[in-house]
Amino acid sequence: MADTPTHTDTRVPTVIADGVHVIYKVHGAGARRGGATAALSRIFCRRTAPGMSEVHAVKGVSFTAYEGEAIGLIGSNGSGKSTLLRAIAGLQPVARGRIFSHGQPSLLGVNAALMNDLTGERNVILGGLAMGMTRQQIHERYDGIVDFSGINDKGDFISLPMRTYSSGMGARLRFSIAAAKDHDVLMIDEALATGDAAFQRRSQARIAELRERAGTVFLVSHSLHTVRETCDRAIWLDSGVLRMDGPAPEVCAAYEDSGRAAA
Ligand SMILES: Nc1ncnc2c1ncn2[C@@H]1O[C@H](COP(=O)(O)OP(=O)(O)OP(=O)(O)O)[C@@H](O)[C@H]1O
Repeated sequence: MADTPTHTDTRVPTVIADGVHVIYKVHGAGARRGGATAALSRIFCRRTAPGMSEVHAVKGVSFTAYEGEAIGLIGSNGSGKSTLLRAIAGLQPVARGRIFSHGQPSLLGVNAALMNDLTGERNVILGGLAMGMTRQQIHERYDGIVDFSGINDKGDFISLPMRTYSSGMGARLRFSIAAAKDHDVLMIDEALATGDAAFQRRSQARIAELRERAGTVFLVSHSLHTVRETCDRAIWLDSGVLRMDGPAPEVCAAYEDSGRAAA
């Protein structure tokens, strides 16, 4: 008798990672390059050049993310969280495996490319344009972005160059610019940890809104509290390997029990 499917998964996938490996090649200082024969032999034997080392940052990670999910990426320093996000965003080539994504995933890193010498105001316009918003849309959402960031709560900071901001203020402005647009896949790297309690509440509400509009949110955070509050699912990376993937409370608890989580 033919198998009859008893359960149909109606969820829509937004990101599929299939056995993803990311390897950084690091050129050591003072490396000798050797002759052409040595270089050819390295290419054919797939050996790395002398003075060059490799960091295998992500090792065979597979998962499927669905519409409406908020997924926390947790793991100790150097476990590959940011690298995985960069690979999903297409900013980091994968050595092996494949990544499929719905639309263009937007990565909101703490180091997102805003210009430190420009005022917050100019950066709102720059960041908005970089995300594909029109000038008209930016103009309409400008006040909302500034209010959301809370940058002007203690004076007219939005008219000052971003280099005068604290790192928390910069991160808040970056998040506010990114959050002004609806994303199919929004990836946030540690940005929320820098805000105060009121900002974190606003951010969590905005993430919930994005999820309701069928977006998928990835959140890298060392704060298990933030992951539990914001995410329904968590992925734990350990030395580049996917150690656990499941409901956020269970994965966070297992990570804590392992003794690897920061106190
Ligand atoms: N540009 C790079 N060149 C070489 N190695 C890198 C580079 N960026 C990261 N790595 C290495 O890749 C590994 C994973 O780093 P990654 O930044 O992805 O980890 P992480 O989990 O995000 O860490 P953290 O929690 O400290 O931000 C680490 O061993 C790191 O040293």
